[in-house]
Amino acid sequence: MLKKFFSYYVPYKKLFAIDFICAVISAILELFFPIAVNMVIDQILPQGNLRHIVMFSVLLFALYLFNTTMNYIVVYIGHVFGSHIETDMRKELFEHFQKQSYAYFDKMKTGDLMSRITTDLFEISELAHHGPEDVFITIMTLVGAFLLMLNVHIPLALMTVALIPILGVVLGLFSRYMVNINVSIKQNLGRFNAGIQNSISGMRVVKAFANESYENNIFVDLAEKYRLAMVRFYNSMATSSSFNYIVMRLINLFALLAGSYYTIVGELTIGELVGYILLSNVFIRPLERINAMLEVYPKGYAGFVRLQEELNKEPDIVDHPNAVEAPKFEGNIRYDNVSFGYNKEKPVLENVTIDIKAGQTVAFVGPSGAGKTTLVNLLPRFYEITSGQITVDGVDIQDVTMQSLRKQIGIVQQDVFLFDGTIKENVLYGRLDATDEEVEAAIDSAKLREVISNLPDGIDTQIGERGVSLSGGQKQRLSIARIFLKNPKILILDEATSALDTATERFIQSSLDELSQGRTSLVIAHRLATITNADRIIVVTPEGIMEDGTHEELLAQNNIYADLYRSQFGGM
Ligand SMILES: Nc1ncnc2c1ncn2[C@@H]1O[C@H](COP(=O)(O)OP(=O)(O)OP(=O)(O)O)[C@@H](O)[C@H]1O
Repeated sequence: MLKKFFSYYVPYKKLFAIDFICAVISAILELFFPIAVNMVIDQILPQGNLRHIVMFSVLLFALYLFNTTMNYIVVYIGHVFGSHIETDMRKELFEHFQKQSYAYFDKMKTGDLMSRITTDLFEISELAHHGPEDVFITIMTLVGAFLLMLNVHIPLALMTVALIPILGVVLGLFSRYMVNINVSIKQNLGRFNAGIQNSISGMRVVKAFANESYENNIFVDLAEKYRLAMVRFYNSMATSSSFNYIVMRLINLFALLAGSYYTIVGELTIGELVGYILLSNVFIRPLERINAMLEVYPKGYAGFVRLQEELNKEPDIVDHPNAVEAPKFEGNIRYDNVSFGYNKEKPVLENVTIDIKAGQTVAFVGPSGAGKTTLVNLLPRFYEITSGQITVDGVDIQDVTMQSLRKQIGIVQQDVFLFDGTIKENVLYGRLDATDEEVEAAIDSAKLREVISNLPDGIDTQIGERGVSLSGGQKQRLSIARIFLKNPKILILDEATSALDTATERFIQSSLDELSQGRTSLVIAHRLATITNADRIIVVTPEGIMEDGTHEELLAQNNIYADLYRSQFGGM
């Protein structure tokens, strides 16, 4: 863990070295001040020469100024260094998220992921830039001050430090306890963020059901759990800080008492006594630092443990080692004895075999929950099949890179996700390097022109989060424009028009028909009117594929499809 932690330092070793060296210089200068006071009282003051004292003070002032500069560098460069490490970890974590499969996002909660990539990382960076510096300076100051104290009076110094081991043991125990509390705070924060995200993104549903107070209760409960975890943390912090305080004051008091005794018996001068008391102050300052570390260290460490746990999760779907760039597809698709289940105990698809010729439009119909969406989601490898094989033009989809496979598949779903941005940016998402002319052509093909001409900023109109300012039909047209631009050889239309009214559906359907030209299309539909012209209709049921044929053939079979058709259109 430690090795991994320090590997993040390597690219910024120069910044770290500057920060570290300045912090060390600053700590050494702190050690010098008690000695200076000792010198003034014992050597310069008895001379009675004010000029010497003024000159000495000027020298001290110059040192203070120098130390101020050191402090500035430590605070500024230290944080710059920390921000680099934080950003590197953030990039790594985001890349890690991007590599994950659908199954990962099925399990994870957005709010939790957000808190991992924001708060956790900030706290790790605090640890990264304070940690080594604090540990080193604490040890150096403790040892330095102790040596100087020994130089003043050996028995006194030994007695003073005797109190330290007790403090060390107690702080060590506290530190472990606080790491555990912090892991629990982070879990609570993750749940808290996930709850807020859930509630805010579903605010329209909340309002529609007038369930504000219900949501409020959930929020208050989560917020309270988070607060209680923090209270436990602050309680232990306050205990350790108070304990620290009393030990520090004891050391001070002890230095004053025992030091006064040795002064009275003539073993110390007044200057040495004052210098010693100041030194004991320098000596206990690192203990204050340890106390501050007790806040930063457990938070950062707990965050780092969580980060590593996350980064160590291997994505469950990856490119095979020998995967190659997929050739340009013609669009012949074959599912060969394919089985799949979201969990091992409950298979959704078993031994499914389907052969689809390039250019065909194949519709999947059947009862809800039968596995139609699951079936088509296996083609772009959103989920990995448990057995069997899926090929496109005879090439196993597992032998090509996911990027090159997915670039040749276009998906239009019922639930359109649009990004906060302009219409143009959302269309461009289909192919980021497309020219303006290509974007315009895609807009025309998707019959989006009329929508745009009525918008204040045309193609540059902001559409809001998830395209909130567009109607359902307009959103769907935009999503179709995206696919026209992408121009894939294979199309998946998953209930693309189900959410629309009949007039809009007919309008969008004509775009989809145009989109399907020259491509292999897998269409999932509940409204059978939209698929009667399909080259083939496949009936998927929980028991598997039960029928496969044209509309007329399946009607003639007078079985499941015919029943479905009759239930939608009445008797025949
Ligand atoms: N991400 C998921 N994780 C776990 N189970 C899932 C997931 N998605 C679907 N399922 C389950 O898999 C089965 C098939 O679901 P699927 O969405 O493929 O059915 P469908 O035929 O497309 O249904 P519909 O017509 O209602 O969209 C269902 O039992 C469903 O509960």
